[in-house]
Amino acid sequence: MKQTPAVKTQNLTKRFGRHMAVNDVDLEIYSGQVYGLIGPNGAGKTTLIRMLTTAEDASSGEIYIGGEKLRSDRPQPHIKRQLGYLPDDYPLYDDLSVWDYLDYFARLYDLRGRQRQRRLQEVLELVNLEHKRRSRITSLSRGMKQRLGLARTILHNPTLLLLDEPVSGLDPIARQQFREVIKTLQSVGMTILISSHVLSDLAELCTAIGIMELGFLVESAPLEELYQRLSRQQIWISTQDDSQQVAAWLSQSAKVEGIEQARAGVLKMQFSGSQAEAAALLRSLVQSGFSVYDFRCVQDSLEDIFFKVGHQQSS
Ligand SMILES: Nc1ncnc2c1ncn2[C@@H]1O[C@H](COP(=O)(O)OP(=O)(O)OP(=O)(O)O)[C@@H](O)[C@H]1O
Repeated sequence: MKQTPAVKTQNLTKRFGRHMAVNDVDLEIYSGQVYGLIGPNGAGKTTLIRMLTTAEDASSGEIYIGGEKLRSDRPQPHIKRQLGYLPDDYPLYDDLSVWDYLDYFARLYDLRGRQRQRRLQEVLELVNLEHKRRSRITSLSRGMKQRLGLARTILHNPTLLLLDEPVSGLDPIARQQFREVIKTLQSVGMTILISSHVLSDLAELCTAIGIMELGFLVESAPLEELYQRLSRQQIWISTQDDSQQVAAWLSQSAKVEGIEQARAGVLKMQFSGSQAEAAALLRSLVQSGFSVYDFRCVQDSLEDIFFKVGHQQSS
């Protein structure tokens, strides 16, 4: 039996005047997935996320959270309790301490007494900010502030997290720390939608990817499937011989689909064969007397796939 998606949209559309920000989007995200949403500036990612959180009304189409239809004519607090939303510009209160900030929101969620203390402790540990509980927010690094925003987002124990560009402006170390927290949240059973322009982060984190362009969801698939379908294999060969001669020899192979000189003595070729065929090619290259000192197979990255699929600019 097919699993009910944690999030499903049907023909979801948002118009701002005559501008179609989100256009006829059918999206499915399954429980436990980390779904990465990518697309150029203005592609419609924030608008889509805002509609899923009910912060923005749809112009037409439907949204289902855990199989239940979102309605604009009634409050549905039980659905909202399942959602945790971290917008890209969420303000923190600089003068408060980390603990007091979270305590303030925990009170708004009506967490009381020991239960509130316990939950604050738990989320601080989850986002790795336990050691900063007494620090004023103004003294935190940008990465810590983002993790604090995330702590506030998960205070009420949501099952579905919607994170809009949470790592923008963070340095590589802060991004890595953020990724670790996301992995922990996934391991405790959360379903996570995360939009980002940092595709290497998403490639490491996500189990599925959606690509938006000009309001359309032009691709949506598990990451593995996307790689299988759209990622080509390249082989980089470094040789001490005349690279033109090596290129001429290689291009006789039916599996070599294109070859170019990347730099002096280094060739880059598109290869459609299997690993065994790549090994056989290397063997006969060496047996033919060519001097090869590096032979490296690499797959197209998520960024390569993105450029292949999303080829028009929104902005
Ligand atoms: N409130 C609004 N009023 C009018 N137009 C809007 C509004 N919000 C968004 N738009 C337009 O809708 C389109 C999609 O914007 P959106 O912010 O959803 O894109 P995005 O993919 O999140 O971009 P970015 O990566 O830059 O955050 C853009 O053309 C934007 O200008």
